[in-house]
Amino acid sequence: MDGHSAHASLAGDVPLLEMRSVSKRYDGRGRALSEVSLKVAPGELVAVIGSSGAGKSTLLRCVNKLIDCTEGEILFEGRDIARARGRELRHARRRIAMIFQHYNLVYRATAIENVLQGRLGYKSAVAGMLGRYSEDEKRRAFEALDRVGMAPFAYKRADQLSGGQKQRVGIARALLQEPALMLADEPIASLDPKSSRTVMELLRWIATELRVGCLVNLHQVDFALEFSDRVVALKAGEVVFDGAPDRLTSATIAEIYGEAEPRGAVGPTESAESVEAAAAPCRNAGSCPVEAVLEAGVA
Ligand SMILES: Nc1ncnc2c1ncn2[C@@H]1O[C@H](COP(=O)(O)OP(=O)(O)OP(=O)(O)O)[C@@H](O)[C@H]1O
Repeated sequence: MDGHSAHASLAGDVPLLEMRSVSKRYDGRGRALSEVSLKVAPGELVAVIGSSGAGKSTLLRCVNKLIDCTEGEILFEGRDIARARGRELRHARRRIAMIFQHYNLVYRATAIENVLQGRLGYKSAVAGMLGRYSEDEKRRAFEALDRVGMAPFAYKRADQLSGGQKQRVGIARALLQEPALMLADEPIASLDPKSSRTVMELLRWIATELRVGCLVNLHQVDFALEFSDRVVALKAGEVVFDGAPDRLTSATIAEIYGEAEPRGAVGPTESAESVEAAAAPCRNAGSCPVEAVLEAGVA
């Protein structure tokens, strides 16, 4: 099924995620997000576009609770998680998976060890740190790798994989979390066109076949048009477009990006050094599965 027909069939579904007038103000600054409202249904792939600084990452970080929004409600499966803490927060974190531009893998670990980390939110902190996984979890990790075409690389160290392969490991790890919602922050910005297409096809499959809602930040407008059910455009923190991809005219795109040119299918592919440098702080961030478990304590 192509994305556009999927959109039509989703019209009556209860939203999996609903943001109501969400604003975010970083300390002493103007609003990075300004009264953003949007919905994501189960099985729907929503692309978020907008020029650099428009607020795309801030939006995802508010949903996965890396940061707290300043105002508004974020309803996930019908419950407001904007100010959730404790058990409620742990539950939401299990059900919301994230993939990152810089993959956020543990590079000295093998592909399958990275995938198994998707189970950490379901374990006690001790079991997680000791790497205790059941045979069933290992089988499922291998199946997830197989699904993304990475089974032959299961026992290869993550730092020996290409960017596209690393991202597929990141997707397999997210799948092992059994998410209801998948967030992807610029998942193809560092990849070549072929790998970008593979990753977008996997996200499309996850939405359509697994009925997972996907909220995907993209710089590449043409991929957003091709793969999404709906496009949400941000400009200076505000939603300036929310609709089907075929309603996005070139005049609207010009307005969204102002002077800035949107990227085509191919974003600049970064050097290995710059990718590694950018990934380093990310590996220590609260979004990492290990950190999430340490914070969550015994599940
Ligand atoms: N930690 C922070 N502290 C203060 N301001 C921030 C912080 N993170 C982001 N901002 C500001 O919030 C605004 C939105 O940034 P954000 O990173 O969400 O945009 P973006 O659309 O994801 O950009 P890009 O495409 O370049 O990643 C920008 O003005 C940015 O400078």
